[in-house]
Order: sequence, then structure tokens, then C-alpha cells
Amino acid sequence: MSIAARDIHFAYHGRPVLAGASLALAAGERVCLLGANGAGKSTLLRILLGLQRPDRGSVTVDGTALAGWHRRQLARRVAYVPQVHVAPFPYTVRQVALMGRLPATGLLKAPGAADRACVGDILEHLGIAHLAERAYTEISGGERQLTLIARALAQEALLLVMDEPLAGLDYGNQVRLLERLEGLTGEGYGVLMTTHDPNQPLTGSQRVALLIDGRIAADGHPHEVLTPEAIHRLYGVRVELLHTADGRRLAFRPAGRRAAC
Ligand SMILES: Nc1ncnc2c1ncn2[C@@H]1O[C@H](COP(=O)(O)OP(=O)(O)OP(=O)(O)O)[C@@H](O)[C@H]1O
Repeated sequence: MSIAARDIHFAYHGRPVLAGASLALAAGERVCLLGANGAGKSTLLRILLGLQRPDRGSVTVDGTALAGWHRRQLARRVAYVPQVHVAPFPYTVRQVALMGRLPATGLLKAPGAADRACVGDILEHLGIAHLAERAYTEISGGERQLTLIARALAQEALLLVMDEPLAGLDYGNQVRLLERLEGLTGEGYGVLMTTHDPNQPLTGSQRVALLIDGRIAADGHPHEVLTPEAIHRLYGVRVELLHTADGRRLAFRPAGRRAAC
């Protein structure tokens, strides 16, 4: 299963944002999309999901143009995990996750026993079963992110598109969420996520794509794509790459800084 955007052009009110961007995601891989603020990452994700129509270019799911998919069929292949938001009503975690069953049950039917069992299994699998009856408005940002992932998994989609899933999470929750995402890709899910931290794809991502000047300027293994030169092109800052004693890539840090003892 795969989703692919090819040669996407898009402008808001005549102001170009995307100018020939191409990006694909297949089941079983984790891809990080990096780009400066305003580069067009969220716009590209929305176009991939069919939430915004490109001015030019095509998006296909399993080789078929988005327009050829029924909305409900598509929802069972590709799921969107938005940035953590506060829900207007205090739905419980279980109710939020159950919303993911809508494409399967239809709007007019209440979820049945099989839907409830499916959601129960997913909450268990993601380690948040103990939160099932808690209000979504009264749990932490990390727990909300996991609840939104549970909703996406309940959709039965194999491809997950996530807009800055790590934003606002403390370090512990970032590590735990990344471990969960790694587990999901190991189970065959495809994960496309945006991030602002160039260190994050150094662990666990199979691919990283750089969105610069409206195009994907590089797309490949993080070790090949993420260089100090690439970080300079992306963000306009000079960095150096730190290595472990045995030569593995560890992290970027601003160039010229002395290490703390
Ligand atoms: N609805 C809109 N109407 C007009 N301009 C928009 C709209 N949404 C986004 N833009 C503009 O399009 C550009 C790309 O926005 P987008 O949100 O896709 O970037 P981004 O890379 O996700 O940014 P960030 O990292 O800051 O979230 C920005 O300059 C933004 O101001």
C-alpha cells in the first residue's frame, strides 16, 4: 500500500508555496519531512490527504488517483493524525478512538460490539487502556497524541500522516511516542511525519525528505541526506555533527559551541 504526490504545485491567493514537490510513503516505512517554518509542509500533507486540491500535479493511492477513491474507502487506507488539539466537548478517550470507526460503520449507525472490541484492543496495544474513560480534555499532551493515533488505527488505515506529532511533548513523551511509531512501522504501518528537530530522524527513520523552495530537495536515508550543509540550506544556521566514540552519528549542535564538561 502506498501514497504518492507527484510534481505538486500550489499557491495561496497567487503566492506560490509548492513548486514541483514529489513525495511518497509506503506501508512499513517511517518518513520524516523537514522544512523551515512556512516551507509548506502542512500544505503538502493536506494535499496528500485530499483535503486541499493542488493547482498542478497528482496524488495517487495504490496507483489510483485520489479522485477515483470513495471517501470511506480512502479513510480505511490513509489516516490523518493532526497536531494535538483540545476537543470542544469532554469526550472520553474511548469515544474519541471510536470516532475512527465511522468510515467502517457509517454516520448513521452506532458502533457495535465488534467496533468496541477493536477499539479496546487498540487502546491496550498503545498502552492507554487505563485512560479509556478519562475525558480527552483532561489528559496530558502525550496521552492526547496517543489517543489521536488510536483513532487513526481504529480507522484500519495502514498509512498514517502526522503533522508535528512531537510538538509540545516533553522529552519522555517524545521518546515513548517515537518508540510506539517504530513499533507500528515494524508491524507494517507507514508513517509520514513532519518535525522541526533535525536530530530526531537520526534514530529510527528509514527516510528523511527536505522541503526547500517548494520542492523536495533531497529524499533518502537520514545519514545521506542530513548533513551540516543540508541543515544550513534548510534553516540558515551552521551546525556540526557529533559522533559517538565508535563513530555513529549522534546529534547536530550549533557550530563553534564548546561542549559542556
Ligand atoms: N489558508 C491559508 N491562506 C493563505 N496562506 C496560507 C494558508 N495556510 C498557510 N498559508 C501560508 O502558506 C505557507 C506554507 O504554510 P504551511 O502551514 O504549509 O507551512 P509549514 O511548513 O507547515 O509551516 P510551519 O512549520 O510553520 O507549521 C506559509 O507562508 C503560510 O503562511
